[in-house]
Amino acid sequence: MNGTTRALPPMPARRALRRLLPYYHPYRWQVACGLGSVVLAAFLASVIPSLLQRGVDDIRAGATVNTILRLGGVMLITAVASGVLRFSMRLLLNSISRRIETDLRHDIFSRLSTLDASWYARWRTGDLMARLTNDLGAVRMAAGPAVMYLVNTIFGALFAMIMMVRISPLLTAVALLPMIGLPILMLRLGRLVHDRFEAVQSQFSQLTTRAQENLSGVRVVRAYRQEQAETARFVTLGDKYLAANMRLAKLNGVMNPGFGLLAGLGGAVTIGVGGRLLIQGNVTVGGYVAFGIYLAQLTWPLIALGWTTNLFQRAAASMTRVLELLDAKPLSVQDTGVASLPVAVGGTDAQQGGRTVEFRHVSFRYPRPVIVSEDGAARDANYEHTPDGAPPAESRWILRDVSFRIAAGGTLAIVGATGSGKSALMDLIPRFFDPQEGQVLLDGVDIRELPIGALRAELGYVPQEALLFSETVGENIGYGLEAPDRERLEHATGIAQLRDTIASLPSGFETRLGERGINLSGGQKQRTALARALARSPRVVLLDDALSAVDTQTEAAILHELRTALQGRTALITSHRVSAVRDADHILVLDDGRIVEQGTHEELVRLGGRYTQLLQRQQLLEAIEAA
Ligand SMILES: Nc1ncnc2c1ncn2[C@@H]1O[C@H](COP(=O)(O)OP(=O)(O)OP(=O)(O)O)[C@@H](O)[C@H]1O
Repeated sequence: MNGTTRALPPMPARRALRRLLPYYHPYRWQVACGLGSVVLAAFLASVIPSLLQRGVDDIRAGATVNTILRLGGVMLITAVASGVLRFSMRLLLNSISRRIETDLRHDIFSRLSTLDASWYARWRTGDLMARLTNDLGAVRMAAGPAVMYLVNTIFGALFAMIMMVRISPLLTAVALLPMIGLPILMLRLGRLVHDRFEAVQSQFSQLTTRAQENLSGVRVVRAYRQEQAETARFVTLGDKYLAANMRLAKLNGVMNPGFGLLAGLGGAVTIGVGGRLLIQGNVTVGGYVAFGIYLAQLTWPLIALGWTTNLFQRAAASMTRVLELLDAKPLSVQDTGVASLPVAVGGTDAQQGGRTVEFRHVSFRYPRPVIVSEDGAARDANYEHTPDGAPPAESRWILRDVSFRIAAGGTLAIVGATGSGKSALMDLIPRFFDPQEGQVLLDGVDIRELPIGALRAELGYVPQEALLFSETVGENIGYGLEAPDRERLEHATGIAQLRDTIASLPSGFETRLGERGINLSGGQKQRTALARALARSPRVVLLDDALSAVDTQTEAAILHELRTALQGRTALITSHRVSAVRDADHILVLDDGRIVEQGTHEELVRLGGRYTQLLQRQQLLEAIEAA
């Protein structure tokens, strides 16, 4: 079993490989030329022994030196032509296999970009990386080299056999007798190779997952002094990977010599039976020599057949893993919307006005519980029952009957204890998830009716965890903009209070960030993420606890700037800090997914309920911090 969900029954090897055929289509002419070269080269190779046969028989019949030299010349030309053809077939077919691998990788990547958060919850990055690299490599080996060797084997063997029959049908029949065992060997061992290679790839996925998590979590590993323990875990996984590889290697060790042995048996039979035919005068000396060479020529294709079977079986196992990505569908969010939003009104100018945001009786729970087992495999509880056979329980409600409406240009704040559902509420607006009940509307249009791209173009989303790319600061802030001009970037960084930070960086906007922005502080990262959202001049801004790592003073300055900058835009802000939300037009207090209080800051303070408790707790914290 691989590192993640096995939702479907295993796909037969042939069906998996058939999915490669459309990828050959753009290169069909090169493929035809490549395979033509293979066939021609195999034909020329089969001509050489018959020339030798003629040479030997001619010499015995007393031919002149000139005749023999001419024959040698023809053999030389044939050998050179065969060599040139073999070179061009390799060049053509191997480069096509590289292209197919690239095309397949592009298709997978673009498919991955359409999948939703529920799908990603079931997969580990290391496993995905393994499929995008190692498995695609195995598919490439079948797409090019294995196809080439298979065609070479078939035609090489066919031509050799025709020539052998021409020398002696009886000797051919006897020599080929041991090869009856070939299909049995191929089928039996082929299936085993498939299964063992699947086990190898699955182990490799676990290894990469462990490496990836360790490398990205290197600080935590060090802080908890887990270097040795992690190394030990990695070594254990490495040993398992090695063991799986050894099981596969043993098969290889049996397969290639096994195929060779069948041909060798044919050789032994030839010596005996062929020698007798020669003595009886039923075969010429030249024919006997040429027959021996043809049989030797058959040996290599037969060994190659073992190897080719091996490559195809590996590729089928890998292609099945690759298809799990290529055929993946978003689990909860479908992009089928065709509606359009009305032209926005209000704000500083009509083009940049906000949108009304409305939740109507929204209830939401995460689609399905994910079971993560000890070996790190995440399984979909919907496909696998619990150990006692009972179907898995549904996940609990995260939001329950949430309704509110925020007018275009308004600011809505959402507060609540940790885990109360604030982020979940935010995640429904860009449609990272869809609610099971109720509707989310933008300017009165159900967001499920909008194309996802059009919906997200309206939004500036700043998540709780600011994720930056390992590109320059400027590229990070201008991310997703068609033409990120300097003025726009400067304006956004001004609001996010990031000017001084950028000025202090060695190359300003051109400073390259480390992986996930590792060379910035938590607060700087959050402000960069905020600037990125603002640079798009979105009509609706979603700040999901986006300033939690920024100190209270800077936060106040940012919020002050934001109020001016966001004039006319709609904003939704979640925060743990009451100071961040007190100026909002409307405040919702969430508790366990339900709205328990709402109103303006003053109204809620007068109410003296949950909001007041939060406020008092925060004031206490601030007093402690100040002390
Ligand atoms: N992918 C997920 N699958 C299942 N449950 C989840 C998932 N993400 C979050 N939850 C659960 O949903 C609940 C609400 O989480 P949410 O992140 O919305 O809370 P929050 O109010 O934003 O909390 P915080 O202030 O700590 O960020 C939590 O109980 C959490 O355990």
